[in-house]
Amino acid sequence: MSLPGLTLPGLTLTSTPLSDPTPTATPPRIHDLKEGTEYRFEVPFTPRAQLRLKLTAGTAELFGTELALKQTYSFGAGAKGAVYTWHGGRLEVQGEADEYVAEETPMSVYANVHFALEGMRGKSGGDTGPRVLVIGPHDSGKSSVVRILTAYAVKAGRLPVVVNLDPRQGVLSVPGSLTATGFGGLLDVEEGWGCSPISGPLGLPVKMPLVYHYGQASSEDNPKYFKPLVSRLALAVTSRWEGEGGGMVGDAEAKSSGCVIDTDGGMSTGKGGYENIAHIVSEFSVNVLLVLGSERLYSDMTRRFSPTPSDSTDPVHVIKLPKSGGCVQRDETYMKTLRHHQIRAYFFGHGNTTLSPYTQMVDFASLSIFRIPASTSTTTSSSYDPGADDDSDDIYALPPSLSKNTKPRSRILEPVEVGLGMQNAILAVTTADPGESHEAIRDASVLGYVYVADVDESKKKVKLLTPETGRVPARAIVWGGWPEGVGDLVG
Ligand SMILES: Nc1ncnc2c1ncn2[C@@H]1O[C@H](COP(=O)(O)OP(=O)(O)OP(=O)(O)O)[C@@H](O)[C@H]1O
Repeated sequence: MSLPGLTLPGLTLTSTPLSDPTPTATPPRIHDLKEGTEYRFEVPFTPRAQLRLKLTAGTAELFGTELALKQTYSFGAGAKGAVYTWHGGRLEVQGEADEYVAEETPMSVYANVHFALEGMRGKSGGDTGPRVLVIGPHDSGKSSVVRILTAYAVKAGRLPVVVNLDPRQGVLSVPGSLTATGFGGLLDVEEGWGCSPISGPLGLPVKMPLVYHYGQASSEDNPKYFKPLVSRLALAVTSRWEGEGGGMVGDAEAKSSGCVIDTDGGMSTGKGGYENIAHIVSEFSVNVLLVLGSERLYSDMTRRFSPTPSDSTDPVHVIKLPKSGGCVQRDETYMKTLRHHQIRAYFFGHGNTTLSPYTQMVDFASLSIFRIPASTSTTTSSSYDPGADDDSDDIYALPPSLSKNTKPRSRILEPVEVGLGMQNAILAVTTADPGESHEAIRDASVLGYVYVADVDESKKKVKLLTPETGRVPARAIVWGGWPEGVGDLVG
């Protein structure tokens, strides 16, 4: 199955092997892993830090994806993960890392969940497979469980869709985006979700994510913007499953494989978050709710979704899962560095693949930029008047063409001109025409992202970094304001 998504044409992708920075003089450390144990590692965030792993005997997997025997895998600065073995294996390890072998892991529970989901898929025979929502506090292992369940489903020959509703971490896209991606091939051991067209040619099949731009750190920050995007993603996924718009090969298989939905930790911590959970359950017709790392959340969810006698035949199964002892708390400094890494990788590639982004000077007037306000929750559509906007900020002046004739119908978005406040920002180039309604612009998928490298207010020009040569399409461009201060990508 494939989904529409990042369709930047004619990408200039080149592959240049990087030199190997790991000192090979030090002999490798050998870990003989007993069956049912896992080797956990954290690579420090020091320049050029790299950990190299090689399975020399037995079998092992990283978050559900099997390691090939005698192949060396490299993990860069900041990488955290675990190599689990069902039957025992020998690992050769080189490079600096905080590491240990754990004997207690919840992998057998996660595997049982996979088998239960397979049972539901087996039964579906033309019907929709399980729609699985994974919730839990920050760093409770949600993304890891999503990755494990996806890897196992792919290994079983399924075509699951992974929906990422955690804006803190992009899946095949930059942070701040929400995505849906059909998986049919192996996941990348080193990079996790593999590569999208903008991430360069690797040995693995390219994935085409459907991308929407949210531009906030948490689903809680702007629920009125978040919820419609969830609805758009749900509609896109289900209509593809139904073969609408062309009946693609593999859609029936994708439909019976179902989807796995990842969420941000903020959603699991309170009332507003619970409303978002209820919205996702309703839009995706979720029938399996996996709760990680919180008794309170599990209890609240069981109460909220416990089936009543009048319920339909497809109730929500709420299942509590143990959090892995390997889950690592990641502080804001780490997350910021991770975001920077993901955004750099979007433009410049990662690992052994380098991309060729392009910088160009563009007139302010040629860009139609719309800013997502921090929250749309307090303003009604009828009360919005850009001229009398209490929240308006001087650096976001309206472009003359928009201030005279076009009166936005609501405060879903605010038309803005480029200003110094946009320096180092990530902007989403959408598929929408700038003249369309704000609802249509919000609901439009993303063609690709550009980075604001420099703003020259005196000349009214902006220097943009784009993943591709050619003019920036004359489309509505959305700025969410987050991730903030991405740092200098081109200096
Ligand atoms: N078994 C494990 N061994 C080592 N590291 C692990 C293990 N499980 C998870 N981690 C690491 O712990 C961190 C947190 O895990 P993960 O991203 O899955 O949590 P999350 O609940 O999705 O977090 P968030 O809500 O912040 O997105 C990640 O860096 C992940 O690689």
